[in-house]
Amino acid sequence: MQLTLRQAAQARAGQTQRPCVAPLRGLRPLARSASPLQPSTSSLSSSSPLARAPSSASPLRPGQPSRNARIGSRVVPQGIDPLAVGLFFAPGLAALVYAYFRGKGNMTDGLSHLLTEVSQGYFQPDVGGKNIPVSQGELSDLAGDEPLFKALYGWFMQYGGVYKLAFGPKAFIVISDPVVVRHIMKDNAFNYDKGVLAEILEPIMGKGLIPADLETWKVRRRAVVPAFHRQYYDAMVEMFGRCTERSVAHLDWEITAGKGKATVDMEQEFLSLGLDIIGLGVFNFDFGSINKQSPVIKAVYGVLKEAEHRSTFYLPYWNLPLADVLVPRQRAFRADLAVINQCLDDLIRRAKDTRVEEDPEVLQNRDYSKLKDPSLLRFLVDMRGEDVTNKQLRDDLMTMLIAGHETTAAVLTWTLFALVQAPEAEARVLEEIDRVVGDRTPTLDDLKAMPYLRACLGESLRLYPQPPILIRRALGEDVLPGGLKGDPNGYPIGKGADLFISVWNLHRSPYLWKDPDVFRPERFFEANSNPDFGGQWAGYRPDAVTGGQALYPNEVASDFAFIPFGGGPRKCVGDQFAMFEATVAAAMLLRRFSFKLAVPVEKVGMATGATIHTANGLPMTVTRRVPPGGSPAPQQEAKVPAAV
Ligand code: HEM
Repeated sequence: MQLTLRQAAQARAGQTQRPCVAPLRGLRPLARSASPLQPSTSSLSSSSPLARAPSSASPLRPGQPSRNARIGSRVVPQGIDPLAVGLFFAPGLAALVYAYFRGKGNMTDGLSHLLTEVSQGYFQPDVGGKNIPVSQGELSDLAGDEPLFKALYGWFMQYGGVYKLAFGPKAFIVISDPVVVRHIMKDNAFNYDKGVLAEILEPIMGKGLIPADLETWKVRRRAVVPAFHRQYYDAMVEMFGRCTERSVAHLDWEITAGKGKATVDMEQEFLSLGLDIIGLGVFNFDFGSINKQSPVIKAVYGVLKEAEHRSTFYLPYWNLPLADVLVPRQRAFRADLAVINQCLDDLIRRAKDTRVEEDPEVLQNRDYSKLKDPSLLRFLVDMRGEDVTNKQLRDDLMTMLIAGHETTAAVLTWTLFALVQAPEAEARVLEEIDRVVGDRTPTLDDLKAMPYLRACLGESLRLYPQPPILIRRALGEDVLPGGLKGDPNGYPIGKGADLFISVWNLHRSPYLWKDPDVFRPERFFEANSNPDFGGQWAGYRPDAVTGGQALYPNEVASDFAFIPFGGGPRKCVGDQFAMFEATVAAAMLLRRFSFKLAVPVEKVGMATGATIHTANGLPMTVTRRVPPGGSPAPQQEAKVPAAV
């Protein structure tokens, strides 16, 4: 957690390339939760400050002084104190002494407190937020079974919708209030960039849309958005159906081999399906991962794993000289990246060799049913006036490959997980699928006719947002609104302030949702509001979904209480792609197969990286389904088709 002196000096000098210290520490892989569907604050580890908080501590009392609130208002001394320098050379001893005097007897937390209290202000630029309630994290909380996003929920209940979380010398402002989120994502969106996330992702995604600087982002966003148009979606929905047929054939094959039933890790199945779909949709490359392994697939998983590792590691050791030569996992990462880059470069070269330059409107009106290559890459290369470099195209493709793969697979994983535990919802959704689609491959019109299935997918994203935390860094001064029961004058923050937007907290907030931990898709058909916001939050309005342009519940209908795809100018460009994909796959698989959890619910667990995935896979017992009054859906050929 500690900064080196050089990093500290840089930070004090206000350099933007500040060190990436433990920002995503809580997005740890392999942290497990015992109650995946309905986690509650009571599941916080006993070492958590919340667990020790007096039971009378009521939610949303932002004025309530925290045991560390005084840090925020302390006069900050300038310059590097020799004492602090000395402590860097004897942190263990100092931590022990400190822990002893605080009666904590825990060296890690002692070190954390020590660094917080000694170095806060020495090594941090002044990022304001002095009147924000402060909660101090314990390193031991993060090392325990609890992922950080769940711990953030506990502190939200204690400190309110805007609070500061101090870990060691670093502080993050945690936002769980829709009024404040709307301000950051929409009203003053360009005052924020992706901060530490961009630093982590830049070596992988280069100047792709997620980590890109503002200038590059503006140009690329303008180019990429028109590529997602009506004809493209029609072609994609067909392709989703063809790819899902492979999964159907694969499950059929497993069931036949298992003489009528099979145990299948459905999370892995969805990951393979998601990879095949994103490869075809973005650059017309068939990974064929449901049926085979290949060096490119191996490399993609390797790079995804490294992205996750980097987002959860304290120190950016990979930036050290020779780290990519000396550290085996960094060597492997370089090799994986080279394999993917080679594959993408070949695809880009081929697309450029066959370029037919056209205006975007002409490209959008091509007959997609006759196109051999309907991919985004084709569109981006053919667009008139877009003489984009190969490197930029590669960054765009890599970004969409990573952003669109695990996320969509996770939606399917958690939807299935939730549905098999909610018999009424499952029966209702099956009735809808049988009635609307039957054994056909769904079309875009079918998706429009299945509101309950769409609500189930939305509900899964509410309970398991991907990712559970969004990251921002202030590019200039701002005043955050106080939000529900916060400071009516707002919270002034300075350049460099790091923010966590807790999507998990928003989506499970008892101030925004009834029975927030319960899987209840019907909620998206009911209006909802909270007068305590004094009119600042417009509530959830179902007519803005069904009567408006949107098919799925979103940030507009919920006034930023439901933000599975973000909102404002940085909103996900692939939201419709992902939701159509998930709807097609869910309809086809639920229609043909019956699923039952093959392990006790608590064995599934939760692990987080960039997304929330299961800790141990999603083993399901799969059998062929007999629809009411019908015979089993026609069995697919056991031989899996090689190409779509
Ligand atoms: C269920 C699946 C998905 C989820 C939950 C999801 C979620 C998100 C979220 C929350 C953001 C905003 C991040 C922020 O504000 O910091 C985002 C951005 C983005 N997503 Fe997605 N996404 C999904 C699928 C996809 C797909 C399929 C693609 C591409 C085909 C994609 C491409 C992108 C890109 C390029 C951005 C950056 C947009 C920008 O900054 O301009 N995503 N996504």
